[in-house]
Amino acid sequence: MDLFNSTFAPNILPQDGIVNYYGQIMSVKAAQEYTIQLLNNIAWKNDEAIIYGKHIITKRKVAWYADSNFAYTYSKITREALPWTAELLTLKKLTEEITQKTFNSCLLNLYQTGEEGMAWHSDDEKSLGKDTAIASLSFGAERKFAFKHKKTQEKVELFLQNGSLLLMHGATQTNWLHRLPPTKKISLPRVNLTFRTIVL
Ligand SMILES: O=C(O)CCC(=O)C(=O)O
Ligand SMILES: [Fe+2]
Repeated sequence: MDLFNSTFAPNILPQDGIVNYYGQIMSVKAAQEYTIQLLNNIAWKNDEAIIYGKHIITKRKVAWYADSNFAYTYSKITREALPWTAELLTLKKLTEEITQKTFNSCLLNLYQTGEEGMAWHSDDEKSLGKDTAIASLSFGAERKFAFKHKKTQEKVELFLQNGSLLLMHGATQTNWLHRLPPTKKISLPRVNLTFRTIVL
């Protein structure tokens, strides 16, 4: 086991997966600057999906950036990756240094208010490989994040702070679902970056 991880970011799951929460990995000032840059400079688009044969357009906005011109298919929609921006590359490097993992792509989510969230799911698409590591950086409004064990229904919840880092790896995607619950209490936006490794 990685000593840095186990010392500074203990596993928050009781079994069947590894989720390390590193907390805030930069100053609040730096996190606020990144939030503004990301809100302004990312090519945000409403997400699309085909669910039960119906074409759905989500309120939440998304963007996808990667090393090369990957095409990534999920919810039956194919998305073409954009080339890295300077700030995304800086954040990728920082994330890789702290987690000691490497990533080749980033799926970004913009939740404009607390009423936008993400439903229970696991990131287990074939293009991600089995039990791959996913690193999640959070900016802006602090939101609750929840895990639910697929068999026991056991729940683990935490708050993702502005400028914080969370790493999901091990058997997490096989055994646990996660979601970002909507809330009426928050009106400010949250930007989330999930660094992933796409295997072709
Ligand atoms: O917004 C988040 O913190 C999580 C997003 C997520 O689970 C995903 O993009 O797969
Ligand atoms: Fe996810």
